[in-house]
Amino acid sequence: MNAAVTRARGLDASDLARIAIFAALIAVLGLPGAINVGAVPITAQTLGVMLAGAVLGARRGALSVIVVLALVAIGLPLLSGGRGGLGVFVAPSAGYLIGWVFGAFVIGLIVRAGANRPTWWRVALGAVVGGILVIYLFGIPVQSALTQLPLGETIIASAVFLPGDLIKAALTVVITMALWRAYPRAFAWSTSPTQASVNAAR
Ligand SMILES: O=C(O)CCCC[C@@H]1SC[C@@H]2NC(=O)N[C@@H]21
Repeated sequence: MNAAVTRARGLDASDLARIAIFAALIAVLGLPGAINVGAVPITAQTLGVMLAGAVLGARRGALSVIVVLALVAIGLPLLSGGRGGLGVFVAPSAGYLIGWVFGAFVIGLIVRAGANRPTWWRVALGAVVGGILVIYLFGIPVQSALTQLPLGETIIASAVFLPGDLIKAALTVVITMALWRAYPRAFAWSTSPTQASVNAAR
């Protein structure tokens, strides 16, 4: 795709590179495998989803998740445990996968709202609302429908994800703020940060 076409769609070559890097990060976080606790696994990949939204912003963050899901759909084994193919989209964890897209989007919205640089509390709020609540909002009803476990029981069962997801949200804050200090240009959505604004985040 040439520069003129990507610019016309609002994405330049550096955006595409960022999206590809975060898609790769999400995929790499699947390599350690999953902890199987029932129909839906505990996976580190949600850390990548949270980071994509916080660093790339809503649209680009969601796009990086869509890239991963598209590659999974055509059969690449990029989900934890080396899973891929269309079957994962009709499995009990399918709703969570769709939730990743909206979760990354919401994190980006919250981190960016009214700000041109990340602050730790916005990243924390974004990670909890987008990276946990929004993803659960999509995931739990689909899990309930496909496992035929009543919604209330599925909600209770999904509490097993919370400790790990809260740790991932905390890691998202630490990594995002460290990246902002070390390499603010990574943040696709921030206006060219001055050293003063970087220092203010220290
Ligand atoms: O690999 C898949 O098929 C999707 C896994 C979805 C896992 C969900 S995302 C939210 C919650 N946190 C986890 O660690 N696991 C579940």
